[in-house]
Amino acid sequence: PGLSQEPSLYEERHLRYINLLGKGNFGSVELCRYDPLGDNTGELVAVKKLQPNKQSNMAEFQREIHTISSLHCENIVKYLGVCYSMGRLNMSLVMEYLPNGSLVSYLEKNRQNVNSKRLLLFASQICKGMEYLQSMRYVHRDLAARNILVASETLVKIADFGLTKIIPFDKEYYRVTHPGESPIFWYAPESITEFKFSHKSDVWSFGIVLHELFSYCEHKQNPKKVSMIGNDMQSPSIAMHLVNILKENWRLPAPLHCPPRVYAMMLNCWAYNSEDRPSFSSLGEQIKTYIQDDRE
Ligand SMILES: CCc1cc(O)ccc1-c1ccc2c(C(=O)Nc3ccc(C)nc3)n[nH]c2c1
Repeated sequence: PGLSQEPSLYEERHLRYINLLGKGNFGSVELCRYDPLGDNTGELVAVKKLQPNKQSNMAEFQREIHTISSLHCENIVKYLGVCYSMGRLNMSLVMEYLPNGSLVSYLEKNRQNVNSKRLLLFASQICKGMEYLQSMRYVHRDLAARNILVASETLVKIADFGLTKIIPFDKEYYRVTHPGESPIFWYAPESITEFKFSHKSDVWSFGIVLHELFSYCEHKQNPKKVSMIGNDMQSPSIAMHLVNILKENWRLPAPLHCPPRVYAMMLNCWAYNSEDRPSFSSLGEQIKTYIQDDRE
């Protein structure tokens, strides 16, 4: 497919399946090689197939495609094009393939040689990507380490815009009609109680991602992962319990060896009232100074 701005069209017959990369909430992501010459020299791509039977998702899927085809930022996974199959009944989204997988698996595997300076570099890149999304009036709504992909040992990108919503021009937030699919521990209080999502609720989630980064996404270090098992954790009573302890100022404890000023930044992101939370631009500035004078 050419470099035209038009959505690039991938022909299904040249899209060779290699293996499954992961199962998301709107379909599965597969590793494929787009190999029109048939000589295995084609590019590796990540392909998300829409579940064929869920026609209702087709509209959602079209919106996801419209959303990500308009994003151009080095800290956001690149949109490559679409592939139609079965006439135009089925649709697949084609994205750049990042060979190192998600931040969760990367940190678990490379814990030894990732120091706090590198964690701060990753945090600043996620911040830059979120700042860009905000400038486009997009709210990600599912910012979590599982949705950050590792391009190289010095570059991470924000991925999975299945839940991304555009904020209406006359409002500061987006209200969804149904409780989200994603685990409540990444949600800001107002997202749990009023289904309200805004740039400031993305900032709350960014605080959780900081916690994941500095605990190297270790399960035992943070309750939120452990208690995700079994979806009884999504029951309303648990959600209200979480909101109540957040109201009483309970927060996740600092990860082991986490620099105090980084934990202070997390706590700022977890201000109960959304307007008391910092902006992504001020967080980005703060992290940049920490990287400069990081002794490590
Ligand atoms: C196409 C779905 C999608 C939709 C969207 O809106 C934004 C990003 C993506 C996406 C999701 C996953 C990936 C991946 C990967 O999962 N890579 C890997 C590499 C190695 C290992 C072990 N695991 C995994 N690469 N590019 C990806 C793009």
